[in-house]
Amino acid sequence: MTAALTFAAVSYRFTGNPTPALHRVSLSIDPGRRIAVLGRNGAGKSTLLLLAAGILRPQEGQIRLGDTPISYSRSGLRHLRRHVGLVMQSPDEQLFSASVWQDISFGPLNLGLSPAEARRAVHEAAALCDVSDLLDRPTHALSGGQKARVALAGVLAMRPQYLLVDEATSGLDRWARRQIVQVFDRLAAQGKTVVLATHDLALARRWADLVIVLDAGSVAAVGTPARVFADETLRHLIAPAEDWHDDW
Ligand SMILES: Nc1ncnc2c1ncn2[C@@H]1O[C@H](COP(=O)(O)OP(=O)(O)OP(=O)(O)O)[C@@H](O)[C@H]1O
Repeated sequence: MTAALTFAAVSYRFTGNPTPALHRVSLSIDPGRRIAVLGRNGAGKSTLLLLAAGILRPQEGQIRLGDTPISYSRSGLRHLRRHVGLVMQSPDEQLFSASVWQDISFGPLNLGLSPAEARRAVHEAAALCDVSDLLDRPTHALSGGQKARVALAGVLAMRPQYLLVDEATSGLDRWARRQIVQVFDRLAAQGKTVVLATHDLALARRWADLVIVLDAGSVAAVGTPARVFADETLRHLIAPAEDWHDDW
């Protein structure tokens, strides 16, 4: 059984910004869940994911994997990376190698896997993300949906138990969005924890089993999509009324 990822009264403020991006956030991300993190622009969704992945470090409070606080030493972060993978908002920020193969293999090789193990991990992740036929392609020649799935494969090749994804479906057409959601379904079926920070309300409603609502850096609610979406006050915190259409 994998350990929960727990935030205990975590605060973070960006340099030069007087308002904290997150303020005393406490929550537990339990293994095997499908979680959507919702909230308006600037609510703190990306900051939450960056902290969970160890890219930002709390200025107050603590983040734990199981009972163990995250260690920000080089080896501590390497350990965290084996458990928690983050896919950033724009695949272009994540893809930096010349070919898809190089890009997906970077993570596992960097973690110290042998070339043979890394090769296995690349094939496994590529199959999971439906990009096996793209492995020889240059990354710059991919479509938006392909880039998104290659970026996902690059993180999954490190075989994290937790997959955190920032705005997985933004800018994708309906077909590309379906394909990426299928990958999340496969991961969930494998018992992995998937955490999506998203403005895609239809995705949250149909796909998530738990919704975390952030409002101005604080947790406004944690609950099932049915409960959260039935609450007028929470709906208002998540998005303006005109965004509540279902374009699944
Ligand atoms: N690099 C930065 N420097 C200063 N302030 C920042 C920085 N990044 C984020 N912030 C601020 O931190 C707060 C939380 O931002 P964050 O990006 O986490 O929100 P978000 O919910 O992900 O928003 P969005 O939906 O627009 O992506 C906002 O007030 C934002 O302006």
